[in-house]
Amino acid sequence: MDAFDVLVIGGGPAGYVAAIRAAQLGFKTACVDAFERNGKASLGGTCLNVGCIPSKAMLDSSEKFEMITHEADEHGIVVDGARVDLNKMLARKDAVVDKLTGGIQFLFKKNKIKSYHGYGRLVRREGDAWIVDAAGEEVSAKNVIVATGSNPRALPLAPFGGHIVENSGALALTEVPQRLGVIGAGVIGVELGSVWRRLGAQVTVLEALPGFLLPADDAVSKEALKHLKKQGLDFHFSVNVKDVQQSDAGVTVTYEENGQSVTAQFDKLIVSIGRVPNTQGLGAQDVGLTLDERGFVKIDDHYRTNLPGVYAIGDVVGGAMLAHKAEDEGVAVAEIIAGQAGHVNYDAIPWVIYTSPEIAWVGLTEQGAKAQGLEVRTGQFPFAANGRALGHNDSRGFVKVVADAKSDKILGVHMVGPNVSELIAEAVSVMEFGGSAEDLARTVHAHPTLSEAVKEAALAVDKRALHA
Ligand SMILES: NC(=O)c1ccc[n+]([C@@H]2O[C@H](COP(=O)([O-])OP(=O)(O)OC[C@H]3O[C@@H](n4cnc5c(N)ncnc54)[C@H](O)[C@@H]3O)[C@@H](O)[C@H]2O)c1
Repeated sequence: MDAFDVLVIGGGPAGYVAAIRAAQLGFKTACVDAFERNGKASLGGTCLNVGCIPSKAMLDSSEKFEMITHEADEHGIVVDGARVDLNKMLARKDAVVDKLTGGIQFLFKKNKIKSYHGYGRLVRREGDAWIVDAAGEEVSAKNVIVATGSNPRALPLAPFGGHIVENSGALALTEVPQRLGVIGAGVIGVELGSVWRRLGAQVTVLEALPGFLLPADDAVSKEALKHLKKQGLDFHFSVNVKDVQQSDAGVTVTYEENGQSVTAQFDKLIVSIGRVPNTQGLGAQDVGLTLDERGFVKIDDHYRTNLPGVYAIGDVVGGAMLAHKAEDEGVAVAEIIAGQAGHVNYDAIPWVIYTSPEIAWVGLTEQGAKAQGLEVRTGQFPFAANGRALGHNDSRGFVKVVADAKSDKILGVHMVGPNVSELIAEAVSVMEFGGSAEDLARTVHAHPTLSEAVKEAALAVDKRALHA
């Protein structure tokens, strides 16, 4: 029987990173992963195969099309007859995925990590090790890291299949639907809704809650919603979906809105109402692994489950379902197993939504800070006053800094605008070091860059923005 120091179950961002870090720390490491793409093993989990990476590839392609058809003219570029070759666009997306998933295979080889393709199931404890069924083969491991991720949550009224799709189906539609319905105005709903809207679909988004992107700062969600609506996304809030019927032609959704019953016809329907933890095939019940009432693996603040030598990280333990949070937990847990002080700073985890304009934030919103009884000062700077944004022909949105009124420590930074997915990294670093708005304001930022808006928003906390 093969014996390992560390066996990771799940090869997504949590699991593959944990395996690499464990191997770097000198552990004999293996990873068992069941994901299949086109009938073949494919490491990287949801993120690389059917999530973050392919969706960004499609967001980029569709945004280029939008730029060529709607904006090129303003730059003085004349383009006639631009059209979408969807097969080619999808093939490029698939090639990006192939490259990255293959890259993990290469990293596993380089780090001498043994890879098993299939389910990993905890079988029994023998001495100081676990016996795990790794894709049908029993192996032993002193430490097991459960990193089995999450699955899309289905709406009981509208099970996935046919014209009703989740993230992976929505990234592989073979033609642009004329009418696309989206249930859930969360991250997936607005990102994938944006892709198909840009490619020509009429997109209707049905959301149960009364407002848009409630976890974001109010100013950001308001600004983002304004732009998304302007692009033609048709949002309906406080909606109660009552019935979903599928036929060969498409999907009929009946919902209640403002006390009225409305029936809408769609060619395709994306259901993006959150994700549920995936503990399928893990043998959790047989070995007595404790799950919480929502099915997440229960852990302490060192990622330890109730079973000795069994740890859990990533989407399967709950919290923010973000690949970068999962990756950092992967590093931390491997270091903890090695007796080091592995740690994740949950107060400085960035959120990014890849719409146009992009949305990004880190830390507390102004409303959240006030609800905690904190006294805050805020500074906001519009991209409309940023030279580089004007040069880009995209000056939508702003940067907003929330700082503690007494200490000036940055509590949160909130952005909507061009390239804010990249700009947020600076704010995360400053917060990681416990920096103040003054620190950010006194940092020299290259001119002309979008990043100057971050500096100006920090200056605005003290009412000394220079260019607004
Ligand atoms: N850019 C990114 O970081 C990124 C991209 C994609 C997905 N993700 C993550 O994947 C996870 C899943 O994404 P998601 O968009 O499915 O979930 P989400 O939690 O972001 O949004 C789900 C939305 O569906 C709504 N909803 C729930 N039930 C509903 C119902 N019956 N009718 C109408 N609306 C309903 C919720 O109120 C919520 O607004 C999230 O945790 C997200 O953070 C992140």
